[in-house]
Amino acid sequence: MNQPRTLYDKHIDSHTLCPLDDDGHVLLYIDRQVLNEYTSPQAFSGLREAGRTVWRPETALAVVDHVNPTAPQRIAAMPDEGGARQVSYLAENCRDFGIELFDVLDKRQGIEHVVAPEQGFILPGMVVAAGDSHTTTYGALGAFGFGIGTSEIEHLLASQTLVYKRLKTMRVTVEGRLGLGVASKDIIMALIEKIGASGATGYAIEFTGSTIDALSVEARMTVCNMAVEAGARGAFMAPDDKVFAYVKDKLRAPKGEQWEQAVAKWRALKSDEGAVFDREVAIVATAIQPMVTWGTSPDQAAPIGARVPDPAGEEDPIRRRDLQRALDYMGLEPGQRLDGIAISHAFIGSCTNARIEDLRQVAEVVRDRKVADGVRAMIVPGSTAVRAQAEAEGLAEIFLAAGFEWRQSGCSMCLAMNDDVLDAGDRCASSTNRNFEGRQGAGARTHLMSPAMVAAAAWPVA
Ligand SMILES: CC(C)[C@@](O)(CC(=O)O)C(=O)O
Ligand code: SF4
Repeated sequence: MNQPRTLYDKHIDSHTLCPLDDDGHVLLYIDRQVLNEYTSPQAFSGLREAGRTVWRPETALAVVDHVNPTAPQRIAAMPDEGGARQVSYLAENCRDFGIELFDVLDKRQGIEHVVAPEQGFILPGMVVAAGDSHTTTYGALGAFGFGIGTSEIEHLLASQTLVYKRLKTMRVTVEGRLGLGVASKDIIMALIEKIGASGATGYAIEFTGSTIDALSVEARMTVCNMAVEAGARGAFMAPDDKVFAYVKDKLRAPKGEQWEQAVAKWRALKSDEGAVFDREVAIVATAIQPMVTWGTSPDQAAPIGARVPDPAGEEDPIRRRDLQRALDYMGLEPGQRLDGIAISHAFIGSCTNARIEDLRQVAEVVRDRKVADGVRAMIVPGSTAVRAQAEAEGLAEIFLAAGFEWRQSGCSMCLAMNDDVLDAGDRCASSTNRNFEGRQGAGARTHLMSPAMVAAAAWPVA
């Protein structure tokens, strides 16, 4: 009688080509890979130096997203010499190795983790690797996605495989209905706050429960995207009819009889009854409130109605020192109300929260309202397709009327790697996933929150 297996086990078992040693390393087959201009150059240089080709170029998709400008008038020129070189080298590599590229002027361009699902490039049951830690996003489709380093990208391009060691498994069960104004972003932020930024290090997380089942596929992507901010190197949600409906009409989804066969297989993609996880975490949905970060790590977060914590209350001297350092960087005082902190910038974007559903929620908040004087508010759609859809739905007009900048697609102000950079002392309400020191610019302060909360933060403090 076979042991009951988790969904993670099933993915790894079905993609293991052979064991490699007695320490649990296996040769793992990878179905798809996504490449970007920032983390791929060294991998391609390595292939060129070794005189190797790409084993299966049709399983790779390249996109420009990190360094490109997002000004309203789309331009091909990069903001600096380094970015221009990265983009031209990506184009040269895709041409020479036969890889499809969505360059900055392509109407399919966007942030890789928004574009790949949009294209049907990621399907349930797949194992996906990319030179980006937020590849965990694809767990929302019942795929297994994880980030890899440059040398692994080269190995993957040359062989379609990776040397892989199985992770531990964590099941996070979320039950109940989310409260009014509570978004999927708040679920993952509450989990990260609960278990800590390294609480899931060495684990793959499977999300289950009625709350997860009730989420849309895009909302699920937000949860899986940020699993890495708790240290996880994999996130899963069993694919269901919502996922099948999401995938069905995508360009690269199976069609006709192949579709029926695929769905029949995908329905089996769930953990077996009785499967044992290395760790179980339970979260009650009704206890989750809209969250904001106050510190410089995604786990330094609290409900919007809370106050800035006091490091003096922390007994551990190291943690106390870290708390104080975070408050000093953020320019906050213990006891300050989080909902009373004035911001200078409001940024809605990133692979975490800039899909069409996110923009619809923002439009509901900003309709017939005006951004506060002194606040610079920007909306950067997750992809050029999302931008087109938002315009077709009249959302862009609502954003512009409210005083938001309506930009082209890219990673933009998620990180200071293009010309959307904040200055020291700027304070940004941000729908992104990382609030590290300097993330959005040297000395800039980032408060992570859901898109709707960013939209609400852009109004005058009452
Ligand atoms: C730094 C950038 C390339 C990155 O996309 C890298 C990553 O997520 O691995 C990020 O958001 O930190
Ligand atoms: S949007 Fe931000 S987190 Fe996502 S890939 Fe780009 S830089 Fe990384």
